Amino acid sequence: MELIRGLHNLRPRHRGHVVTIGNFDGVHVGHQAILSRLRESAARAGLPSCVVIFEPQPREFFAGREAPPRLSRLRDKLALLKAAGVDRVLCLSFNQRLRELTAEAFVQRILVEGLGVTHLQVGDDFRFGCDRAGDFAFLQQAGSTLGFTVENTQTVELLGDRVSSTRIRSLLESGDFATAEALLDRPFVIAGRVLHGQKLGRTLGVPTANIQLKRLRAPLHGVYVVSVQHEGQVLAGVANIGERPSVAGDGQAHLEVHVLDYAGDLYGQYLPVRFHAKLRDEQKFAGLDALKAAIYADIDAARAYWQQYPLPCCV
Ligand SMILES: Cc1cc2nc3c(=O)[nH]c(=O)nc-3n(C[C@H](O)[C@H](O)[C@H](O)COP(=O)(O)O)c2cc1C
Ligand SMILES: Nc1ncnc2c1ncn2[C@@H]1O[C@H](COP(=O)(O)OP(=O)(O)O)[C@@H](O)[C@H]1O
Repeated sequence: MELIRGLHNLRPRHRGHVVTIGNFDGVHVGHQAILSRLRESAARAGLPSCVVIFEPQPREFFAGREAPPRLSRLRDKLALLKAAGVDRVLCLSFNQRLRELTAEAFVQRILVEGLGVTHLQVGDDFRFGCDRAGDFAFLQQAGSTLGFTVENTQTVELLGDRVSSTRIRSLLESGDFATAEALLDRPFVIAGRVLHGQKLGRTLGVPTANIQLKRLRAPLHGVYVVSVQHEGQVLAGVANIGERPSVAGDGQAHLEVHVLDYAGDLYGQYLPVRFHAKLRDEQKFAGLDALKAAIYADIDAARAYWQQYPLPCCV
């Protein structure tokens, strides 16, 4: 899969595409339905498929830190699009210039002149262009004048409701990982490198691997039963994701995992963490003794969980 960053990196060889546009946050089963139609249309046309995404996502541009947290970082999203058989991704920076582009100019400059679109696959509620003025009817009209076809992908419903990134976010928030997994068609995993922390964990008797979140604002907060994958093995664990109000922190959210019955060195490892159940919200404890007692109780609760359920075969 080829990643093209910005319109200015489009070359004449990039003309002629079957295209879809969107945020594709999480690449859930609804997105996968669009991508599968895209793949079919591309094969029929004998042209490469192209997904146009925005970075930051438009809601992040408008609302900044008030925007909902992402289900997938850019690198995860790209890996998932690649796995879905997408040939090219055009990643446009969503800035003031792009936001002011009218729907007509968007179609003309990006889709027609930039990508040489022959077919456009869109989701059922897709709207774009300045003030979201471009809808399906507009696109069909534009397509008939400018020479491309437009197809609407039907809403994908699962367990009685429409699949959406918002619904998955709220399932994760409420700790319903089984339903979130069904909507994502994969487990919800946060992966990152293990960094050095404040070295407090081991003095509490609970060493924790601190996973680097970088700019990711996780859609989770609290204490969870987790599993991690390390050197080809799946290990049971318990994790906290939050600002650690009981110890002087840096105000940033951290993901910290205590791996049960493990005593090795994890520094520098890239650790995928899969979430299984929520145990409680993060709390501010009066002192380290109270924090320690709560963490020991969490470890007991995680052990009880893993006695009831088998460890997954992979994370
Ligand atoms: C299972 C678990 C639960 C935790 N719960 C809380 C909590 O409720 N409140 C809090 O301030 N910190 C909580 N923490 C974070 C600890 O404060 C943190 O792991 C400890 O300070 C060690 O930090 P270090 O790895 O940087 O040394 C929890 C950690 C774990 C592993
Ligand atoms: N059971 C375990 N779970 C998680 N990390 C462990 C475990 N046993 C040893 N470690 C190692 O100890 C480190 C964490 O120790 P800790 O005192 O919490 O220091 P830090 O503040 O640097 O995270 C981990 O990064 C890992 O290399």
